[in-house]
Amino acid sequence: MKKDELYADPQQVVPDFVFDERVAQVFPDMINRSVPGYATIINMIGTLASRRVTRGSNCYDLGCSLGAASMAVRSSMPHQDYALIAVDNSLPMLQQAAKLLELDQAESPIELVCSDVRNVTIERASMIILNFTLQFIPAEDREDFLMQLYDGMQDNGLLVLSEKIALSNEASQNLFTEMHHSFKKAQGYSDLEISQKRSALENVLIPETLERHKLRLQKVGFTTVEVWFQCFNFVSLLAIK
Ligand SMILES: C[S@@+](CC[C@H](N)C(=O)[O-])C[C@H]1O[C@@H](n2cnc3c(N)ncnc32)[C@H](O)[C@@H]1O
Ligand SMILES: O=C(O)C(=O)C[C@]1(C(=O)O)C=C[C@H](O)C=C1
Repeated sequence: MKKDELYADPQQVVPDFVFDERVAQVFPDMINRSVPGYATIINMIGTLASRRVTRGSNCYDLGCSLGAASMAVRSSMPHQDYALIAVDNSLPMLQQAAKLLELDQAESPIELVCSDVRNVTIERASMIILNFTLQFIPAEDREDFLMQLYDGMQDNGLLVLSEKIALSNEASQNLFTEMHHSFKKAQGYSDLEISQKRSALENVLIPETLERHKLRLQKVGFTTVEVWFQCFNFVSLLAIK
């Protein structure tokens, strides 16, 4: 796995973050060292899938990146009577995903689709995974997008929504930002890398409060909305139709 050193050059001008070829090459290292609890979330997505992906249904991994969540689903399923559709609008990320899937050599296929998730037709979905993806969708599009997902889900269908969140309380926001940066430093990132990555993400990753996420999921129609994981300003929710 290549090491993420994309923000180590003090001379570089820091453009807005893009999931391009350079990011695709280092993404597993980048996300594991940037999101506290990422590996736990991925493993539990597999566990949830094994209980919730029903026979004859579809499971969608939206904003799949290199397909970590999809591979966790595939390796956890007790049956193969389902379809797994992994969608991302970054071709470099999907090209890396294809290489990893080839190495994975599991039996059941994963359909890789290069598309904006907002343009994907969702049908017969027993499970949808939005693992740190919604935060990159323009905030004004999020409710309609979630409604589109809800409409394509089976009754009792499960949405897993993982997000970096904002805190409405300024002191809490500052505390969690400080703790997140301490986590990244402990993972080997320098102060410069942390600062430059933060600048790169500023206009691209738009976090919202946990309250906003919960209210919007309930407004869209999900009856059960619960936080199942949180570490500082990184959370994962379960929402059931
Ligand atoms: C932080 S990564 C997601 C991590 C991934 N879900 C995982 O579990 O490893 C965000 C991903 O969403 C993709 N993305 C962002 N906006 C998108 C959109 N509108 N349509 C499709 N993919 C999108 C990016 O290309 C990137 O691969
Ligand atoms: O907040 C950060 O520093 C992050 O890198 C977070 C985050 C994310 O939440 O999606 C941003 C982009 C990717 O590099 C992976 C992680």
